[in-house]
Amino acid sequence: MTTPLERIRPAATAARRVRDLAHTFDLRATGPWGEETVTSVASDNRVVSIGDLFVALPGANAHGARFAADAVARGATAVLTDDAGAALLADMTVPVLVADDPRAILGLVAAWVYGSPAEHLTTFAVTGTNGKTTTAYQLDHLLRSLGFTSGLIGTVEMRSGDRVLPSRLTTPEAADLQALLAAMREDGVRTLAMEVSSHALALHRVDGVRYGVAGFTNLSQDHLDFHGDMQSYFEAKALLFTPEHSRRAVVVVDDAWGVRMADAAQVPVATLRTVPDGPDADWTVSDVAPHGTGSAFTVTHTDGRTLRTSTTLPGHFNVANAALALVMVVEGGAHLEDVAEALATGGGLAGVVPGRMEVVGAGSETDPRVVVDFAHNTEALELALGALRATTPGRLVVVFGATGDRDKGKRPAMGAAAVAGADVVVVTDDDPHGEDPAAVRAEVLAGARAAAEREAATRTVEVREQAPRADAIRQVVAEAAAGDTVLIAGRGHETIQDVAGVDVLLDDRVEARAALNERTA
Ligand SMILES: CC(=O)N[C@H]1[C@@H](OP(=O)(O)OP(=O)(O)OC[C@H]2O[C@@H](n3ccc(=O)[nH]c3=O)[C@H](O)[C@@H]2O)O[C@H](CO)[C@@H](O)[C@@H]1O[C@H](C)C(=O)N[C@@H](C)C(=O)N[C@H](CCC(=O)O)C(=O)O
Ligand SMILES: Nc1ncnc2c1ncn2[C@@H]1O[C@H](COP(=O)(O)OP(=O)(O)OP(=O)(O)O)[C@@H](O)[C@H]1O
Repeated sequence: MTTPLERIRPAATAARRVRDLAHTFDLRATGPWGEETVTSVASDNRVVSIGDLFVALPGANAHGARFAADAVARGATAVLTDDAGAALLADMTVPVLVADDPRAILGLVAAWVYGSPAEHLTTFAVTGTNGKTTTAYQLDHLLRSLGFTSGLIGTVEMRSGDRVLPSRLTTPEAADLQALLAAMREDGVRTLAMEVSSHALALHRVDGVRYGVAGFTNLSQDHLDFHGDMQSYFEAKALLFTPEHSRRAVVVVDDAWGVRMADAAQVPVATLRTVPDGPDADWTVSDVAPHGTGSAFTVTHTDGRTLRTSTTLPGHFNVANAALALVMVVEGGAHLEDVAEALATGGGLAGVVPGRMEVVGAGSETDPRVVVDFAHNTEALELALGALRATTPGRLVVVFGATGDRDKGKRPAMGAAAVAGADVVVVTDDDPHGEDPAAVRAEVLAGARAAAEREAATRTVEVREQAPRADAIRQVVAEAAAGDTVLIAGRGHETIQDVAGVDVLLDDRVEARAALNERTA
């Protein structure tokens, strides 16, 4: 999805001398040299304002130095780049500072310019393949229930006080992140719940932030186009659990990667087990029972502290997300009694998470239940279907696709997972990006059809292909019966589909609601 390049920045910051910046970070300097100052930092010319340090980074598509002249025209008062960038800059009217690897110091530089804003907040970071957004929203909900003005940064949105913007990345680029943290300080925000992606850790986006508590959800195959293999993916995530990035950690040890993460962590760790069988842990979840649309559960520490509460979100994985949020807040210093009181008043962990197991139609005597979820990898799809199967008396129908230009290895596996979990599998498009959508569908379908054939002796699963996505959603919802559940998976809260560089307006929830209204009509 493409979202406008906008950012939340502080209204006022102190001026920092370029000379001091060069000295602090041991930067080489060229160009005019006087008493110039910077008040803020940007790494994209399109968001530069007066007084910015423009950091021109080398990239896969372009060198940021190509945009330095425009940045200066917009008011940048200094440029920081590498040797290759400096070679592209001629006749600059502002100081040009040079570092060997400007991306590696950008977070620290931006934190320096803004006066280390993260140090003025109580910060919670969540990483893992699945569950980051949900856990961050549960953290946000809990922190607000405790009376804090809480900021939020993640895949869906960025929020500082009353200022809210849709997100372009899960974790913003370093300069944008530090500007946002400085804005939070200005807006009187006290606590922060934030998602940290493996890309962000590998690309130094969160350098300069040391989180109070870092949480780990789980690890499964995803993003191998970027990381190469699971070990490198794991190592990128593990960077969050080093003293540079966190003070303490809460690690879910339900899977083997969690156990490894708890071992690898270089900060004090509290472990959390949310499944009945598994390794010993400091905190365990027990007595999970259906409760409204979600589950009630008990969290207990080995020292005897215990709390029973509930989440409104369906599926066991949402018990894990809610328990992780709760334990992170307690490990961050909140008293369990205060948390219990806040949860009792607020009806448990009742935070709505846009596009995550979001019930668009609850189902009725005439209509199917329709749920929109962000599951876009094999494990998430399995779990989402598993969670809905338990409460579906009729057929379970899934509509989904795989993303173009991303981790191709997961496509057949996602097809197979859909067949294992559903009765009707409709393969459609996700974000094709630059790839031929039909070719992406074919890879998912190959996995789905092979799995359906393997299962043919014991059960019949209908597998079909339909595109574009809006048509697939409309038809599936029109065809489904009362008692059925339709899961529309993969795009969650997203509202723009990237088809060959063209932004197509598409919101699964809007399409599903329209299809339900058409049934009624
Ligand atoms: C691998 C990766 O993350 N790349 C990011 C990186 O790209 P890049 O270094 O190749 O940059 P580039 O496009 O060549 O541009 C070079 C420099 O020139 C600047 N520029 C570029 C064009 C222009 O007109 N003006 C300008 O100033 C850019 O801001 C950049 O600093 O810097 C760009 C500018 O910020 C990002 O848009 C781009 O994210 C790409 C689009 C992306 O898709 N990233 C995804 C994979 C990502 O980071 N995902 C994770 C979440 C994953 C998950 O868990 O689901 C995330 O945290 O969002
Ligand atoms: N703890 C969990 N374990 C496994 N699957 C989960 C978990 N939590 C959520 N999911 C599934 O993964 C999907 C994505 O959830 P969520 O957006 O919270 O994760 P995320 O880590 O932020 O994902 P992404 O990095 O892709 O933005 C959900 O829609 C749900 O299907």
